[in-house]
This record gives sequence, structure tokens and C-alpha cells, in this order.
Amino acid sequence: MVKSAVLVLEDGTSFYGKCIGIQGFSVGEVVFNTSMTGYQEILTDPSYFKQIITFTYPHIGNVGVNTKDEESMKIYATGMIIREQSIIPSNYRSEMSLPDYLKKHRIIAISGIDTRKLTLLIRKNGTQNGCIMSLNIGNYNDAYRLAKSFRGIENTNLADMITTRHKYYWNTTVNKNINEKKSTCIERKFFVVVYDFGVKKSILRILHNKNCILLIVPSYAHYSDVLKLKPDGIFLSNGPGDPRPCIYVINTIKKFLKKNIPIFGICFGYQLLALASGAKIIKMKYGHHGGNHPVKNITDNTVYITSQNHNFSVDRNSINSNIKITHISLFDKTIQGIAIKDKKAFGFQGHPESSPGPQDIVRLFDKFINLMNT
Ligand SMILES: NC(=O)CC[C@H](N)C(=O)O
Repeated sequence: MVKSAVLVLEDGTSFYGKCIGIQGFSVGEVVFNTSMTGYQEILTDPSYFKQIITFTYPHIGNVGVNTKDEESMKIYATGMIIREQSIIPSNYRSEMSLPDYLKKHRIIAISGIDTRKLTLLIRKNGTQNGCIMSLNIGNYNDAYRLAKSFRGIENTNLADMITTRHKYYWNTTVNKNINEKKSTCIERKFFVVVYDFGVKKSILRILHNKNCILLIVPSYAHYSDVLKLKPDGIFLSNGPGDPRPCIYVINTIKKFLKKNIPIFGICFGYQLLALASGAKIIKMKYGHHGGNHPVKNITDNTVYITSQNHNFSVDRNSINSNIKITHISLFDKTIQGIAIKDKKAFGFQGHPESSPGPQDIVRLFDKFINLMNT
């Protein structure tokens, strides 16, 4: 293999490989994702903004890419690290090869990396910042300097950087060939205001298919403007980075809670709901990114295999009497779901919309519909 790119971590560790996206450099927090399928959905998930994704699955690009599997309009991950790139994509849905897609979206990526060694390093020492650099524009020292100078994803409001600037209605049904049942026997439509912190299309698609009229609003949408619209429910989306600096929307959620409007938060949105209810958020050692995470519903002792993508977690020590823990991770016992006592508000840390991943817990969307229907 011709070595044409280097990955350097902030601790100085380097991995040489082949440049498979555009030439240049990219800096971000290096995380690993253990999903065996769904690289396109993962790359286009806006929650990965400012992160470089290591795919632990060793062969990436096999099925090419297509427009229906995009979770947003572009690749949000800052870079991609893989073991081996599939040379010939083969799938009836494929519209383009992965390397061409990376180039179209101007993404830096590196292949030929010992992703097992890199993953074990992250697991042992925790997430690190890193830089991928093509060797025609710089060397190890340049990449090392850039990796060390990246400020990281903590204490920055990334959601405000990528949220929609204008409100819009969502009314597209994209057929993903997956088993999405319409809402059970409920004929009425629900008007849901979706706070967009980097929302995945799959979430909108599922809510739309369940009879919701969706108005997507910016992360900084004003409480009274939204209230005037008389929504049946508020949805708080997934999103990138640290929820703690998002003070404005946390205060907005507090006001919605006082009004007892039904609220459903997924991942970033769930973390914001927890913050608005008085809990604290902490950064995890290396987060959860994958499609095989067992989560237990502690109210009925059922276990679900879930899709996960998060770096922050609700601090168990900060749970107060307003918050009921509903789900925990069976990997590390971290909190995975909460409900707010005496309110129609709940949230889930993982991704019930999956995409990619198992659909075990997609019924949480029905729980939201039922809350709006009562
Ligand atoms: N998928 C998400 O919404 C991620 C939430 C948050 N940015 C975290 O990393 O924990």
C-alpha cells in the first residue's frame, strides 16, 4: 500500500495509511463506531459534526451510497478512518461509490489503518482529538500540532451552528423499505414542533408516517412564538456536541415543562430535557457508538438491542425527585431513559429511529403519540 495519509492523535500516536477522500487535512474528536452496516447513515448523521469516525467493521463501502439513505443533506463527520475500502460497490440501490461520495462532500478519509489497535487505544485511554492529513500537504509534525490545538467538542454550542436557519414543514415520505407501521387506530393528526439541533431524516420520516404534521424550527426558536402555534407536542432532536452550553433552549424547555405540553427528546434532546429538569450531564470516557447496545426498561424489565451514538451522559448522582429513570444500559449501567414525574415528558439516550441499527425500541414514538392523544 502506498502511504499517502497520516492520522495523528493528540498523544502523539500515529497511523499511516492511504488517502481515500479529498487531499488536505481535517481535525476532530476521534471516536469509534461498532455498527456492522449503515456507514452512509452514520456519516450523514449531524450528531457527528466535529468528530472523526473510526469504523470497526473492517470492510467499508461494499454497498456504495444512495440518496434515500442520507440522514441529512451532507456528510457531517469531519473525517473517516477505515481498515479496508471495498473496491467495487455492489448493490441494486447503489448510486455512487463511497470514495466518490467522500470527494463530492469534500471529506478527508484514510484507509489501511489498524482500526482494532486504534479502538483499543481509545477504549483504554479515552477519546482523543486527532488529525488526518494527506502527506502531499504536510507531515507528522504538522498533523500533531493541529491535533493538539483542536479545542475539542466540550463547552461549545455546536447545535446552534448547524440548526436550520428558517422554519419549515416536513411532508416527505421516503420509502426506506423498513417496517414502519402507521399509528395504531388513531385517526387524528398531531401538530408537532421539532426543535432542530441536527435532526436525522429518519426521525422526521417516522413521526410523519405516524400522522404528525411537523414544523421544524431553529434551536433558538422563542418559547412564546412556539406556544402561539398551539402545538400538540414538542420534539427535541438529536444533535452534536455538548448540551450544557445550550442555555437558551434549556430555559425554553423549562417553560414548556411548566405548561405540561407533551415532550419527547432523543439523545441530545433527551440530554437537554434532563438539564431542564435539574440533572447534570457528564462527558463519557469514549461514549457509545454502535448498533448492538442492550438497554433495559427498568419499569417492566424488558431488554432491547439499540442503536447508540453519544459522548455525554446524564449523571446518575444528579437525579432529583422530579426525574424517574426508565432505562439503563446493560453495558455500563449508564442512564438511557428518563421520564419527568407528573409531566407528559420523556426522553431516550439511544436512537429509537435506529438508521442504522435494530428497531427494537421504535415504539417509543407511539408513546409520544399516545401522550399527545390523552
Ligand atoms: N446523537 C446525539 O444526539 C448525540 C448527543 C450528544 N452530542 C452526545 O454526544 O452525547
